[in-house]
Amino acid sequence: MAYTYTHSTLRLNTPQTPSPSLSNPNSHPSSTRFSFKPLRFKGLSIKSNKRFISEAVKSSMAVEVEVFEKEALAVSLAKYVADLSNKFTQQRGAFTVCLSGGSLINYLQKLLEAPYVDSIEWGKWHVFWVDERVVPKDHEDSNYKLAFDGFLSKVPIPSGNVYAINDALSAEGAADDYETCVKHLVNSNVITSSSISGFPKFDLMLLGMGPDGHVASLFPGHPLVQENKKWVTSITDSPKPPPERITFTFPVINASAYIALVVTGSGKADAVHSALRGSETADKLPAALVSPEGELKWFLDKGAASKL
Ligand SMILES: O=C(O)[C@H](O)[C@@H](O)[C@H](O)[C@H](O)COP(=O)(O)O
Repeated sequence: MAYTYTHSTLRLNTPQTPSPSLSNPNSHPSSTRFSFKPLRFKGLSIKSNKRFISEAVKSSMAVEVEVFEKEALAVSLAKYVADLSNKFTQQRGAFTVCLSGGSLINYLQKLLEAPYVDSIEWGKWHVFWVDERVVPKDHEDSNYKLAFDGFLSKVPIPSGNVYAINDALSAEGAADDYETCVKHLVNSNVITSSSISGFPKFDLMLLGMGPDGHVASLFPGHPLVQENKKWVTSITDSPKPPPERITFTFPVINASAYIALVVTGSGKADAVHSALRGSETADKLPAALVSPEGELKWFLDKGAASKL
């Protein structure tokens, strides 16, 4: 397989071309890592470049962008998820993970293989959905069905730790019900709380992004993007079908300890560019509003990164 990318860790306050002179021999051989500080971000962490550690210390949010060759994205994502699973299961005996719909589930397939399938403490996972379509759980549009068929049915996560929506309810009812479920789990310390905002703090959110820059079911220009009180809300006019969905709100998304944004394909290159390099003053895409208390990492393929 031929690839032309070199390993680079760059500080990119203004658009630059990755420089081979900053090559980092410790990087993954099939990826290019950009750790940078677009102006709108509060800070950055560049783990592999000590010159910028002082900024990382001052920073409250770390952003990393890594561009992968095809197969390497899934390999790296599996290691990233497995490492966080180890960290949280050891620290507090539980790992709270939020899944998205769309192509994300396909990129988790390496977790079903050695060494991860046998080494991960699946019994300590608690699985949620960042957003869900309000359809029966056996419907082709269901994010639960997508995740169950492609991932959850293949690992020994206790069924009681998989928190699907109540598909017998309306969108509004399902959102309220899901919020109540999350509240119980916060009260029983399965989910932690943000000491900063008081919103539930999930260990890991795995997000996709649409070509329009939406994340979860938070779409550009939709009033739900501004929701700042509810934990879970409903939408009945989603521009992406099906129209009825529930979704975590931005305060919940941004309370997370870790967020991975997994985005592939050249059809998303404009939105990736806008989210990572867009102007401070223009209306931001939902993807540009992902700004967790903890660390954010973008996993991109070369198509999605082609306009950076
Ligand atoms: O239920 C949904 O529709 C998703 O949760 C949605 O937010 C998805 O993650 C993005 O649209 C990206 O989807 P793709 O990766 O398939 O483009």
